[in-house]
Amino acid sequence: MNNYIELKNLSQSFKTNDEKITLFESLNMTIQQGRSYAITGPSGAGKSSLLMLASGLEIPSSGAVKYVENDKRISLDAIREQVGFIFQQFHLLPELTALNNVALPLKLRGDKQAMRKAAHWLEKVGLSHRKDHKPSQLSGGEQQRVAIARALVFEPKFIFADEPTGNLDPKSAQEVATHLVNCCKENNASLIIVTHSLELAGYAEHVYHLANGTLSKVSLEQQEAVACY
Ligand SMILES: Nc1ncnc2c1ncn2[C@@H]1O[C@H](COP(=O)(O)OP(=O)(O)OP(=O)(O)O)[C@@H](O)[C@H]1O
Repeated sequence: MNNYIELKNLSQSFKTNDEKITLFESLNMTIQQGRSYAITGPSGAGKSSLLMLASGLEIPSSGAVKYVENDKRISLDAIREQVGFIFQQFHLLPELTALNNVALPLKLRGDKQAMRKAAHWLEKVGLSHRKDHKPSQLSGGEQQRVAIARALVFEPKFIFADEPTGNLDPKSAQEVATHLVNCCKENNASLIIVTHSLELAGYAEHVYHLANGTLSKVSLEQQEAVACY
């Protein structure tokens, strides 16, 4: 099994009324299923934009995003089934319980096992005892753990997480990071995290820094010295 996303010679720029903003040019990166990646870098460097391109939610100005399954190239439509997202804002539906929030993506696909699978994933993120609670009755960290369960419930091959701990206190951030990394690993899903937090980035096997249009690989030692803000 060899599944990966390859970003090849990727460039992204935007034209506004009076200027052209170039985020990066000729950027290359390969995301292997089952591996974890963090992308750090200063605000405005283009980290979220890179995530949008890799996940197929946006189209690059030039270059290619290749999705490969068992060494064969697959379409953007096919990869959409294999991708899950986690955002800084948890985006849970306020009127639904934790269990129904997690079950919803499966119910929408007509999965008869939706409730059983949702309960299983809530257990994985340590929230079985909160399954009947609505988001307003949960802490920020608990809400994000529900969002992790919801992203993983249909067992995607790639999870994209944009500042998943950005709204959380240090203790909740640590719990969320641990659940996120462990759940992805157990499920052999790739995890791609965009973050300003060097601590969160430290959970990933591969750390990259995006600044001034250039994406560079960062060693663990170098991470200490990288200024993210
Ligand atoms: N559709 C668009 N049109 C014009 N400019 C855009 C568009 N999308 C993003 N940008 C600009 O690209 C730049 C990079 O945005 P992006 O959100 O990718 O940065 P980031 O590194 O994730 O920043 P942060 O860490 O603050 O979230 C910003 O200046 C943003 O305004």
